[in-house]
Amino acid sequence: MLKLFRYIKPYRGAVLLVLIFTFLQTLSELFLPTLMAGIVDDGVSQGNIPLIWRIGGIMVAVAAGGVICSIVASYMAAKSATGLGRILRQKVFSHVEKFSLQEFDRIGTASLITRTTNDITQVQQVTIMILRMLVLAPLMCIGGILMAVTRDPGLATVLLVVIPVLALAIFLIAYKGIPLFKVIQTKIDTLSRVTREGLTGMRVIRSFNRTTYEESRFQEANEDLTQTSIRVNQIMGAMMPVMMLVMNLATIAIVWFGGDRIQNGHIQVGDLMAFLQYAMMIMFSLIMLSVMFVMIPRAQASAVRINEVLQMKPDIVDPDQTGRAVHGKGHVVFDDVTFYYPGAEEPALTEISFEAGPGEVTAVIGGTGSGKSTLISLIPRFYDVTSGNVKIDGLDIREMSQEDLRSKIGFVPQQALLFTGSIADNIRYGKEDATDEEIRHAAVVAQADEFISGMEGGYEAPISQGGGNVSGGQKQRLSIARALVRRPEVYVFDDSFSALDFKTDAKLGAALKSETTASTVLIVAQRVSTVMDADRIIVLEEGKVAGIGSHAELMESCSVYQEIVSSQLSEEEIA
Ligand SMILES: Nc1ncnc2c1ncn2[C@@H]1O[C@H](COP(=O)(O)OP(=O)(O)OP(=O)(O)O)[C@@H](O)[C@H]1O
Repeated sequence: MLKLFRYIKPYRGAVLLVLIFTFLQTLSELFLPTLMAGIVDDGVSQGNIPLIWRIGGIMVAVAAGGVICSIVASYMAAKSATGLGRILRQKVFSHVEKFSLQEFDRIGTASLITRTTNDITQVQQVTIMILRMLVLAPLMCIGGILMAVTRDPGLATVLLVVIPVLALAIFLIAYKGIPLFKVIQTKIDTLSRVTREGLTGMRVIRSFNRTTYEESRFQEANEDLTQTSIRVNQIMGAMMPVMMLVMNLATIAIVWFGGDRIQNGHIQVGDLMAFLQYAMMIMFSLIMLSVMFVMIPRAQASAVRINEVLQMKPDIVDPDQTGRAVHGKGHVVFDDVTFYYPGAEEPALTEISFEAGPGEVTAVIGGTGSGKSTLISLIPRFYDVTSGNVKIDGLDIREMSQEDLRSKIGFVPQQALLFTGSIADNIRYGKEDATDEEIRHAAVVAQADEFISGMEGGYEAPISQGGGNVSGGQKQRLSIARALVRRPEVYVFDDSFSALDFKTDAKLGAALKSETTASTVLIVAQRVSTVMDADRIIVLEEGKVAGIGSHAELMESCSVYQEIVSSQLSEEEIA
């Protein structure tokens, strides 16, 4: 957790004020019982009314001072801790944004969400407590012991028994409870993963009548978390009654022995009252310390999870020195590229070499799982090649900054993703400063203008979460428009026409042609009709190139391509 505390730096001043004001508050609290002893012994028992008024006045002033110090310290502690929470959330989020897809796979999205929210809240709450109790508890404990001993060293022997008993009780409870806190955090991860899948997969769940199954899965995760939380709370719940029992027994012992000592003339009534209060302070400070000892490991479990994310080095980083493109504008070259997914024994791509130049359309076709998506995901550096290299304009893409590289590319993913906002916002995502005219033009080319104009509000029509209020084909077209508005040097379409009917597919193909004359276009497709006119078709089979050439060339020379063509033609004929 200490590692996380370095992020509190901007709140140094506030932290210092917390320490100073807590120190003053503790002094005032330690002073009050002594003043009260003075009132009882010198004022009440002697009948000295003016003295009672004078000391009473001082007590009010000291107590008021203590209250003010406490308020200021609490405010400053809350301010610093919530500030720390804000900084941590920001740091974790922006660090995670730099992750490659590999790191996302490694930790899991649900866990990343819990770590950014719940875990940071744990650290934030404990920080408030630490700031407040760090000075208060030890000072009150040591100060209380000193003051009690000065009141009556003889009576202080009671404390020699009470303090170890209290410490032992705290230790036993913490020993049982602390390991369970770690378990709770992982169970929250599971619950948020199940919740996420249950909510995002609602359509599939309903269509397969799996609502009851999902409910029971959720109930199981929920119950599991609840049971562990109950167990922790049972253990922690035992803490207070045990402490109170020890404290009450200690009070009885102090009054018992104190009464004797008053009768023997060792101390006065006021001394006993003050002693009792100091004993209470000592025991309360021990309770505070015990709460801290319980809460810190809990936050520590969260801090470890946060640090794990912050210290994770993204696999894909920018080079120290970026190189300069040698020639061309969007000339893509794959040079003997082999790629293994992390941990995979077989390569997803083997020795792939081809070139795709500006003004050309290069299509990639192949059966499912043949490596088409993997191939094009290497271009924006979603993953780095295992061997060989990918070059754009003569420069290895690992020598470019990721921002430069991606600014050259208009990527349309296999699964179209829209954000909440208007239709125009979603298209503008491709180019922040796009004018309304540019947005409309992109939509026209993407064959989206017609349905957008038919929607209430047109380009300002809202898109609901995940694009739930538009069809799959409409989503694809909006996602294509988003890439088009960018006017990139390289277009990458990952099976982005699959949800379009043949007529729209053909119209879009023709419109795209005139739009992309100066760009390099890479298209992954399942349909032969989409790729037939491409300048170059790459046929993939099990991650290897089975053939490269035009439709006519491949029909002559590539048996895999011939199979794909004949299977589709017969399918269409059957249909
Ligand atoms: N994130 C990943 N981690 C590990 N292996 C993966 C990952 N993504 C894909 N693969 C594997 O790599 C191979 C190629 O997958 P890829 O998605 O590139 O195929 P594809 O040709 O695009 O298939 P489709 O047409 O069904 O989309 C498959 O065997 C797949 O199991």
